[in-house]
Formats: sequence, structure tokens, C-alpha cells
Amino acid sequence: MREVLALVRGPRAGLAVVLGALTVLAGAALLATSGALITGAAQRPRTLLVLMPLITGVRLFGVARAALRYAERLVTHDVTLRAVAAVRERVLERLVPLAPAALVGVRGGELLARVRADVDELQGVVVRLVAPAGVAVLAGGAAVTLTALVSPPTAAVLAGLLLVLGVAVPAAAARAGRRAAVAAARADADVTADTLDLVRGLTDHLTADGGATALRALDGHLQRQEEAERAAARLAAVTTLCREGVPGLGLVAALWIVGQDVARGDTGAPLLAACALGVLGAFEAVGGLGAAWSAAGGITAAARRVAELGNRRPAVADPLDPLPPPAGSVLRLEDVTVVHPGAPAPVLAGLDLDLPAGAKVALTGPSGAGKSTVLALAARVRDPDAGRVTLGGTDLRRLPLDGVRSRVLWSAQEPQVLGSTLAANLRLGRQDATDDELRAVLADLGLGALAVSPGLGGWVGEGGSRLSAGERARVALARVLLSPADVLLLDEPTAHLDPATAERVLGLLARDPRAVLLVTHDVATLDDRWRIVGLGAPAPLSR
Ligand SMILES: Nc1ncnc2c1ncn2[C@@H]1O[C@H](COP(=O)(O)OP(=O)(O)OP(=O)(O)O)[C@@H](O)[C@H]1O
Repeated sequence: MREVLALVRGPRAGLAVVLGALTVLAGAALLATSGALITGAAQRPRTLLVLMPLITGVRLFGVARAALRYAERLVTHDVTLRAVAAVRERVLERLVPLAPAALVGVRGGELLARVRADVDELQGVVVRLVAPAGVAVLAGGAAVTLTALVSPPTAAVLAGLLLVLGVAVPAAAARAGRRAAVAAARADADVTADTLDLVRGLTDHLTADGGATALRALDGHLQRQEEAERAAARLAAVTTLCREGVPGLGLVAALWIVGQDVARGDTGAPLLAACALGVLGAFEAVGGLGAAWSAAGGITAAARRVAELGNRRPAVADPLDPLPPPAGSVLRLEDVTVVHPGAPAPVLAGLDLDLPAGAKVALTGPSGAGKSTVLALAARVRDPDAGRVTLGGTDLRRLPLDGVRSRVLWSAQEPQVLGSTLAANLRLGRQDATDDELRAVLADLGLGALAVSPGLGGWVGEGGSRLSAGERARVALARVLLSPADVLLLDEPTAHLDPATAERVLGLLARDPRAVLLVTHDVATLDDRWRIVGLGAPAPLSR
């Protein structure tokens, strides 16, 4: 929260508060001068000139109030938009280094909820929290001081009732509403996460039990959401009652106190009307505090969740004193051990692996043997728990991450195809690749037809849904072939391909002058250009 408040500090936020306070005071002054004017007119003065200052005051405060409100909204929204843009940028900046290794265990929908719903919630920090609090202090203080000039006892009553309406009532409501706000935020996040998971895995859910289990879980979250909303509505009704009732009490108190002065002849009736209506208007100073107190719970919870994401430590980080890029590109795993969190035994223990420049190595072994983990180490997506991984003789941990990623390219087991054009997907491999180069690589991979339909500028569907699984796999391969990296790491690149296409792809990779380390379960398709390294039990098969 401190971090979010720091974003709204500064002259603009101060200006928003001052304008808000002046708007409230102009409103109270408008009521006061109107009351005085009507009462003065009712006394039938001999000349209207007596009323001229009040007539001018009514006009002045009426116009000023509208102008000030407009300026206050303008400044407040400017501050809000700046703050939200800064928070969103910060969240994304923190998220990027976490992916992918440090985000294992975080649900995609939950992440989306944090980036979208929580950051949206934080946009209320100025409008619903900071500005109302500042306005209450400034305008409330000024109203009490001005009232004290006319009637100190009325000022004392006003101060007390402002505290009741601005502090006691909202604090009690906030305490009662905190649980509902947290429950609502949790239910919102669960609904978003489950809906996203349901949509993503629709086919699996439908084939399992027609989606009944997933819908039941979603129903549960929706019910919790509804209960939280009902509790919030009940609370809102009680606070509305107080919001309307307490200013009424202030009005009655002012009429009674100043009325006694009028009865004694110490003051005039116009001043009585001005004071009573001014007091009524002054309650607008704390009008936003009820919403501020109830918003505080949700905003604080959202800020805490966003901060928690920022406090996650990236699985890998840039070195403090990076070494210059090595000249050679031999990739070596030396006596490497990896223990996944919570795992009873290391997935890799004392593994040595050499990938000289231009070498073709195929990693094989049973499912869960740690083949993908080897690729993750080689691309420095994670670091070994013991041993080291070197590129050209330099420990990867001593090289800038960008430098490693530009030299070593990792194509994951389930590569992502973006819901964009074919060309945009291919250029993830190399941004400056020409259209001719894109067409050539597609032709090499047997995807020449895609260059015609949907065409390089054609949309490939959400997640590449307009392509077949084999086409998606080859689009990912095309990126790899276009990339300028020295070392290519591929996780089961032929998994979705028919035998003839798999052979064609392996041929292309074998002819590529760069070092290739691939994971495969299909050793039979590899010719003798490939060195095969087996991982895990049963005893490794080596050639
Ligand atoms: N982030 C992680 N946290 C905990 N355990 C993990 C993590 N990543 C992988 N594992 C575990 O480590 C083991 C090796 O996983 P890895 O993905 O490297 O296997 P693999 O040989 O590539 O398997 P497959 O052939 O099925 O793709 C598995 O038992 C897996 O459950």
C-alpha cells in the first residue's frame, strides 16, 4: 500500500485534494448565502441594495462550485490514469523475469486477475481513498473554523458530528465489511481463474464428465460472490441511513444553538439560516469517507496481492558483475544436480553433457527422467542446485541473461503460437527476416501451402487454432531455424509429425551448421549424424 500511495504523491495529487476541498466549501457557502438571502428577503428590507452582497455571493459560489468540481475531476482522473499506468508497467516489469520457472504453481487465471482486476481495483486509490481523506481533513477543518467565527458551540457540535460521520460510522462499517470485501476479491479471482481454466480445457472437461465438476466448482465461487455482495448491500443500507441522518442532526443542533442567540437578540435571522445551512453543506466534506473506508479493504487486498507477485524471486537473475560474451559456443553441463522443490530425490544427479559447436545430440529416456530439465538448464531458465553449465567455458550465471538467450534458443515442448498473423509468429525467431526468408523456411518444412492460405499476413487463430497440431509444431520449428542463435534446444520437435515429415525435419536440423540438442522418444528416426544420450533408468542407451 505504501508503494501505491507513493505513486499518487506529488503536486498533482495535492492539487486534486485542494480543488476537492474548495468545491465542498463553495457548496457549503452557496447553501449558507442562499439561506441568508431568502431569510433577508423575507424580512422585507427597505432597499434591495442591502441584499446585493448575498446575491453576488450566491452567483459567485454557484459558478465557482461547478467550475471547481470540473477542474477537480480533471486533475483527479489525470492522477489516477498516471498511477494506474505506472502500477501496470511495474507489475509487468516484475512478471517478465519470473516467467517461466518462478511462475510454476501460479494459475494463469489468477495471474490475469492480478494484472487486470487487482490493478483496476488500485485505480480507486486516488478517487476513492486519497482524495476523500484529504478533502475531509482540509474542508472539514475549514468549515469548523468558519463556523467557530459565528458560533463556537455550533462549531464544536459540527466537529463532533463530522468525526462521527467521517470516522466512527465508516470505521464500524469497514470493520464489518472487511470480511465481505476479502471474500468478494477471493471469489472474483477464483471465478476468473476457473472460467479461464474451463475455457482453455473445454475439450478435456467435456470428454471427462461433460464439464459437470468444473461447473459445480464455478457455481460454488459464484454463490460465494453473491453472498459477499449481499453482505455489502446490507452494510450499504445502514451506512446510507447514517449518511442522511447525521447531517440532519447537525442542522437541528445549529438551529437550536444559534436560534437561542437570535431569541436573545445577539444575532440576526439571516445569520441563523446561513449557519444552519452552512453546517448542512459542510457534511459534504466527509461524504466520500464512507466509500473510502469500505474501498480501503479491497484496495489494500489488491495491493497486497500485486506486491506478493513482485516479491517472488525470479528463478534466474542477471549477474551483478557480468563477464563479456565468450568467443566459443561449446555448451557443457558439468556434474550437474537438480532437486525440484518438494521432490524426494534429485531429478538429475552429477550429470555431465557436452555439446560442442555444430554437434547434434538427442536426449532420450523415460518420461520424467529430466530431459526437459536439461534443456531448461542449458537455456538458463533455471540454475542447477550443484555443478555448473557453461557456454564457451563461462558459467551461464556469470553472463547477462539477454546474452545467453540470444545465443541459446529453447523451443518448449508445447510451443505457443500467438493469435496473430503467420508472419508475426515466424518473426518471433528473427524480427528482421524478409518475406522471402519466411516463405523459404516454410517450404523447407513442408508448409509452403500456409504461405498461400492463410498467407503470411493471415490470422492463424487464437493459440494457432486454425492450424493443425503438426503445423503449429512446424511453425515453432520455423522460428528456431530463422533464429540467429548458436545453440538450438528443441523439446520433442517431431512429436506431432508423421514419420516422413519427422524425417524431413530431423534432416534439416542435422544439416544445420549450429549445435542442436533435442529431446525425443523416437530414437529410431535418428540417423548416425546424431549422438544419443540416454537419461534415467533403465540404463542409458548411448551411441
Ligand atoms: N517446476 C517443477 N517443480 C517440481 N517438479 C518438477 C518441476 N518440473 C519438473 N518436475 C519434475 O521433474 C521430473 C522431470 O521432469 P522433466 O519435465 O524434466 O521430465 P522429462 O524427461 O522431460 O519428461 P517427459 O518425457 O514426460 O517430457 C518430473 O518428475 C517432473 O514431475
